[in-house]
Amino acid sequence: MAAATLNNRNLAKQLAAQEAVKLVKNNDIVGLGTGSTARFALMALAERLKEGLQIRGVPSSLATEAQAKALGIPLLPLGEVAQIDISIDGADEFNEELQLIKGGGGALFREKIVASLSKNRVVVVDSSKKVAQLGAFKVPVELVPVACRYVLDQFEALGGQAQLRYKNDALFITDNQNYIADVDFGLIANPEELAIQLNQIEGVLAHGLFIGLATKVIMATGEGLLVFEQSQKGS
Ligand SMILES: O=C(CO)[C@H](O)[C@H](O)COP(=O)(O)O
Repeated sequence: MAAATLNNRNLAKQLAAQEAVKLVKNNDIVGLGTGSTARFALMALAERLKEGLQIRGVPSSLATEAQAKALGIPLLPLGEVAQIDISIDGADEFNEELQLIKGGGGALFREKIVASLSKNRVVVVDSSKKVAQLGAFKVPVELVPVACRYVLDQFEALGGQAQLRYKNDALFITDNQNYIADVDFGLIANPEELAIQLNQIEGVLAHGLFIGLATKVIMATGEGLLVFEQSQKGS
């Protein structure tokens, strides 16, 4: 994509992604995130491959797999990888504890596996994603269809208002053949506690609260880059 055609927000996403890709080293196994910001990282990685960098990527969705293949990025299947050196992914919200909400693109389960396998988990965002408290963005939850009614009732019991996600007038189906519910819990006072509660619901495959799954957030603003790291307020 030519820089001249990018709006400010996309430029910020691209800047953050390019900065993250500088952290990739030769022979790394790289977790490839999903979404528009992660896609800029794929493009920056493809540029580095042309310069001689050797890596293998692990895609976090079928969409990312297709994009990476089109860019000539060598891939390993997620299910066969024991460890990932560095992953680069976007987020829908993050706070200063580097807790995230992810899953706007519906790839949260595989993104969580990629992040869990990764030694370095780098999140790339524009400044619209930074919040004081998580929860303005509804929490995406991937659920197994046969458990749908039960799971939606459990969200309600936890104080959440859930809506099943639709795309083009049909229920959104994930890469794993499941549904996504977008659950409004209001501003979330205790994300760790809610994450545990959601994990305990039978029929939930994964939820979009990513706790302890980011080591660094690279955020591009109009003024430049801000880097947030674990136990650090920003630099
Ligand atoms: O979690 C995700 C997909 O499931 C994305 O990382 C998240 O939605 C951010 O997307 P974008 O970079 O397009 O704003």
